[in-house]
Amino acid sequence: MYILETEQSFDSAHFLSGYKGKCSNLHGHRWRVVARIAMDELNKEGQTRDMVIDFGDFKDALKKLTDALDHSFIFETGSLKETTVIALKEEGFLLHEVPFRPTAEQFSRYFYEQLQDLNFPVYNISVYETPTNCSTYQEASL
Ligand SMILES: Nc1nc2c(c(=O)[nH]1)N=C([C@H](O)[C@H](O)COP(=O)(O)OP(=O)(O)OP(=O)(O)O)CN2
Ligand SMILES: [Zn+2]
Repeated sequence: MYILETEQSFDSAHFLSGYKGKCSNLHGHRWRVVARIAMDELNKEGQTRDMVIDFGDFKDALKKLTDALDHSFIFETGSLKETTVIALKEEGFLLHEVPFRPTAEQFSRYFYEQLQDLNFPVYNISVYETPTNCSTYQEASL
């Protein structure tokens, strides 16, 4: 099996709703996303002969996904008062509402599903919330 890996980073603010501790406060991370795709066979002809996929295409797809979140405030649906959301929007802040608690675990699944929807043969996704704390989401067994 061939496994290709590419990575991107993005900066964003978040907080963990219902968390007892400092992560319930608004704070930021430089999230590092490492994406891996896997194939048993290489392409046999054309531009991508002897490749799983062109690294350029793989990198560009992940970058589009991370760029969409970059320098935004990511918050879980229902975790802020509607008036707060309106006020932040009026201030011109870039908000990104997600239907999940914005943990490293949920982001690793989020990027997995987004790349899968783009028809990449995703193997697993690792999301580093800090340089030493990481979640990896994978569906196929090792
Ligand atoms: N399993 C998870 N645990 C925690 C997550 C998570 O996504 N998955 N997230 C958080 C908070 O977002 C928090 O920002 C994490 O930072 P922290 O634990 O403080 O990590 P640091 O390396 O910054 O720790 P310091 O002690 O401040 O150096 C919490 N848990
Ligand atoms: Zn955090």
